[in-house]
Amino acid sequence: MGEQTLSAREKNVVFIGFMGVGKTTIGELVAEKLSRSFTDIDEEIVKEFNMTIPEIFEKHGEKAFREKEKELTLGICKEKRKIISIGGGAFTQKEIRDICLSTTIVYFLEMSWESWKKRIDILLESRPILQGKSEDDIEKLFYDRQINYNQHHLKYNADEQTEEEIAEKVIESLKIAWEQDEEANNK
Ligand SMILES: Nc1ncnc2c1ncn2[C@@H]1O[C@H](COP(=O)(O)OP(=O)(O)O)[C@@H](O)[C@H]1O
Ligand SMILES: O=C(O)C1=C[C@@H](OP(=O)(O)O)[C@@H](O)[C@H](O)C1
Ligand SMILES: [Mg+2]
Repeated sequence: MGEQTLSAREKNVVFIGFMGVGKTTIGELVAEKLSRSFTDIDEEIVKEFNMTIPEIFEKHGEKAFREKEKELTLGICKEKRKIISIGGGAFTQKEIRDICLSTTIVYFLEMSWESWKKRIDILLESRPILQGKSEDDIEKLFYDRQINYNQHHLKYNADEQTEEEIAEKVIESLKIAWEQDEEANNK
């Protein structure tokens, strides 16, 4: 028997985007509103190592973090109907991009650099990737990473809105995509 083809509604939804745009917050809120189960891959990595992300980077190195990120993301892509948030660096890994783009709905939470940079201060302590970098370095990383995020199925610009507003808009667009898929398949 061949691979089962899932309807858009049955597929997992995976949130991607730069560090701090709100993937974890919005993913959790969207899952709650849709009564779906939520997984944040970073939280799973933290549980597996039993240490914080800065500690993992310091004690085991970024490579070990990326390996675990890949293993857990590839594993969860076998499930369905889940809401998943992955870390902002996950889409730099080709295997993660490929599996997410081919089996899930990849949802890009976009943000302008101008809006994003207001968040630097609250992110620095918990995001080792930002540590020791100048604002110019971070701006370069921000724009370099957009190339990977441009591979997605749906996107929403999260500039200057409350978490609640963003989650509602995201759900609206997901429902439209699910309905379009159902109409196309009932033809
Ligand atoms: N719409 C929003 N408005 C204000 N602060 C937000 C919003 N969304 C997220 N945040 C805050 O920004 C920080 C990063 O959010 P988080 O969900 O961890 O992002 P990510 O998972 O993309 O790194 C958190 O402190 C969170 O509370
Ligand atoms: O962009 C990155 O390389 C990272 C993003 C973080 O996740 P968030 O995007 O949820 O902050 C976390 O995975 C780790 O600190 C590395
Ligand atoms: Mg997160």
